[in-house]
Amino acid sequence: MENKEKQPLVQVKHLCKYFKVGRHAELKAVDDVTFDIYKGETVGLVGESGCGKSTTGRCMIRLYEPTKGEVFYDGKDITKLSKAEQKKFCQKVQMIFQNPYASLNSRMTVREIVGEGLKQHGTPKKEIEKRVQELLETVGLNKDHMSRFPHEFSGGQRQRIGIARALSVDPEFIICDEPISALDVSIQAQVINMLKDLQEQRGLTYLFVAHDLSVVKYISDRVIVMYLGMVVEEAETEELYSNPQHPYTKALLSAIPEADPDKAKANRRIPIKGEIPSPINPKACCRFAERCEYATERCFKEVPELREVCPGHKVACHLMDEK
Ligand SMILES: Nc1ncnc2c1ncn2[C@@H]1O[C@H](COP(=O)(O)OP(=O)(O)OP(=O)(O)O)[C@@H](O)[C@H]1O
Repeated sequence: MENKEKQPLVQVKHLCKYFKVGRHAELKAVDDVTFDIYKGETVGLVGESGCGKSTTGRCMIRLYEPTKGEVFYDGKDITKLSKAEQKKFCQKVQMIFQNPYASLNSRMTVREIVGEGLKQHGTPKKEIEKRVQELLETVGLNKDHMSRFPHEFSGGQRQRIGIARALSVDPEFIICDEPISALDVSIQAQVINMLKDLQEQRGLTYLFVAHDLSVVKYISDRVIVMYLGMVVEEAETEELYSNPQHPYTKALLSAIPEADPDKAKANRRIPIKGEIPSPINPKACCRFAERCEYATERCFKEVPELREVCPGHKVACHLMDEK
């Protein structure tokens, strides 16, 4: 069945998260972001550092309250859940964090870290012990190391502990917030492949937040590109990488290192001029305009709407009107 005929598992609608800075200024970390995620898929959320990826993820799990807009999970507004529904939501939706050093409590043993969620959900002690052992085996860790503390593990192993903790409550949807960017390159592929396998075995749905476009290409079914708090492009992975439309996406993709020297020669790297501007009190225009080599007068006056240019492929760029 095509995605369009199904009900999305997650719906993010006109989501805004503004942080007050000083007396009169607002930092628009996320500004009118809308997208859907369907059951069983992996959606990649990409963009340069500071474009609002993590803030979007945090709003989706209620670590941040949105300034405006809504997030629906399984058709329900996550800010309007009953106590029982809230408990279920906390179980069904989990997050894996970027920094496996900061995200694990250094005073807790692996047994306590991985078993915490199970304890909160009323699982008997004996059962917790067995489940923690199974979970450690699932993520490729030695079950005899349950009494050890996080500092006794390497970065990759700690991220595996974080993944075991997320899996412990049998989630449906996991927000993976840059899960491999703090790890050695040699370990990154192992963790990514493990996430892929777990998805297949457990029918998981992922939002995969990252700035590494090669990794996102490898793991995602669809990709959403953000720039300075807004979505500039969204498409199925193959379509996005082979037929990017937004000048920002084109520039980002042109910067991916190419292993094949012939292809590398043929691919022109598109430079992005200037620095990423401040998200504080941004002007009501295309946020990319001042760095875009194709910008016209209109781009400096009007916010482009995110519109479908062909089935499943959305772009927020005034240049699309001229095509
Ligand atoms: N709690 C906060 N208070 C004030 N500003 C914040 C807060 N959290 C994030 N920001 C700002 O919001 C913007 C978006 O940050 P966010 O972490 O969501 O971006 P990101 O794309 O995930 O970047 P990174 O890849 O570096 O984590 C940045 O300008 C950041 O400084």
